[in-house]
Amino acid sequence: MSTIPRALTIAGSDSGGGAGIQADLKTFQELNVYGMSAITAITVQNTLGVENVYPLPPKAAAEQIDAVGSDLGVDALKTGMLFSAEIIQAVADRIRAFGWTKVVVDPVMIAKGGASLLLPEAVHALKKSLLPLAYIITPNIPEAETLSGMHIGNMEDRRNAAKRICSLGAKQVVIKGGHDDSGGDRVVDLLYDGSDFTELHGQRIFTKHTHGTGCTFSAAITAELAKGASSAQAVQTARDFIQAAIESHLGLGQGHGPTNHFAYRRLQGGVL
Ligand SMILES: Nc1ncnc2c1ncn2[C@@H]1O[C@H](COP(=O)(O)OP(=O)(O)O)[C@@H](O)[C@H]1O
Ligand SMILES: Cc1ncc(COP(=O)(O)OP(=O)(O)O)c(N)n1
Repeated sequence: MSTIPRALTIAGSDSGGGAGIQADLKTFQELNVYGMSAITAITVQNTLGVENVYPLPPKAAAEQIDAVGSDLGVDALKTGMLFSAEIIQAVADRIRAFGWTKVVVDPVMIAKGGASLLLPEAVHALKKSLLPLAYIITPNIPEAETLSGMHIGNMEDRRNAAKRICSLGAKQVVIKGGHDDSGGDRVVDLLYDGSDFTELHGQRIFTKHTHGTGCTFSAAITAELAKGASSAQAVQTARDFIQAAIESHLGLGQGHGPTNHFAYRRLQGGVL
């Protein structure tokens, strides 16, 4: 009987392989976790942007979740691009039905190129149906502003927004700092566990190759939770993983290229 930790990603497909389920599965693999997927939408995407979005029927997402949940088992899961209120509702229903608790919600809204990956009218469903199921939610700053309903201009605002997001039902929140360029050569992610704040500091890398950083970060948290790590340990490993991945990006594509999912293993002395 295998004891390998199992993680599920419920997210959209990125044909370019840098974000979405492709980034999630690569991250799970690199962190020695068995990866499974339930696809919510297919995007036509490369490093230059998202050309088209084809959402799947909510029933298709629910059936994929049922297929893996009833057979292979899930130790932790993450959600990414969910696109519509109907898909969010179907996903939330299945998470509740299985009683899964290690749930990481990456509230994907808008891709870096500006394409909408969540319909504006679906924000309400995200807040009402999915947020209360989140063990950890990982918004970037614009997403945290939408969820909290407040402007975030500094770290004090970020702390207040984190408290508001937890008051909506999420147990813990990481407000990521990639979009806050006020810190010079530092990048700071803020974890709020419902009572205490922890700042995770890193070196800001000045590069355009940051496509899929949020997906990769939340997938790494999910992989570590599947292995039994605490949320603080999981978030720190995810920060180390994404830092290494951005630092040694692959230089692919003509636009915002993907990060290097192999880099963390190399850092740990693994064989490539
Ligand atoms: N230029 C950068 N240098 C180092 N780390 C970064 C950089 N940009 C983003 N990150 C890290 O990548 C992760 C995702 O951050 P962010 O860009 O805020 O989210 P998203 O990709 O969802 O917009 C965070 O851990 C953040 O600290
Ligand atoms: C299919 C799909 N899902 C999510 C995203 C957004 O990914 P993110 O990690 O926020 O990175 P950017 O796209 O903002 O670079 C996506 N693009 N596609």
